[in-house]
Amino acid sequence: MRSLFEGYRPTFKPHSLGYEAESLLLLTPSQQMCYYDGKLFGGYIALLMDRILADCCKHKDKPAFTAYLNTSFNHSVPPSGPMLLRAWPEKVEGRKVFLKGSVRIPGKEAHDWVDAVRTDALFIRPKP
Ligand SMILES: CCCCCCCCCCCC(=O)SCCNC(=O)CCNC(=O)[C@H](O)C(C)(C)COP(=O)(O)OP(=O)(O)OC[C@H]1O[C@@H](n2cnc3c(N)ncnc32)[C@H](O)[C@@H]1OP(=O)(O)O
Repeated sequence: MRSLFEGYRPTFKPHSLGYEAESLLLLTPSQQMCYYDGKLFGGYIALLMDRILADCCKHKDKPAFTAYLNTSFNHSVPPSGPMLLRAWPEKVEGRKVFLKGSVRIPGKEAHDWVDAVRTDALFIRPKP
């Protein structure tokens, strides 16, 4: 399990609804899982998103469980390039935390980043 998250070191910033999280990641060769050459396996991307969204909920708070994780793959993620994972809360209703997340990859222009993957998620905190 540890190797799946090698290099994953999220940082947290206060947000009006909790905390937002981000982690810049450069995958090791063993993490560069592809079914099609040059395109990082989407299931692995969803795993990374689930992790950063869960960490975003749990930071200085109770844990929360994934109720749904809706992931849109807009562009392929190159396995050997940098990727920026991001997660932030959108709405909190009682135990329900609605979050958004994205995976950004370098764009065509220098210093330009594009959203390759976007996630809408619901996490639910346990009953008191
Ligand atoms: C190699 C290792 C790597 C490890 C990789 C590391 C990744 C870290 C990821 C960690 C996170 C997880 O994996 S967690 C594990 C995966 N997820 C799970 O196992 C969750 C399975 N589901 C459940 O246990 C349950 O359904 C819960 C806890 C999510 C909710 O149950 P509950 O607490 O009884 O709440 P319940 O009363 O049903 O619902 C509360 C409110 O939420 C709404 N609600 C509930 N579910 C949904 C839903 N899917 N979509 C919309 N709304 C929902 C209800 O309508 C209700 O709204 P209202 O009427 O109040 O308005």
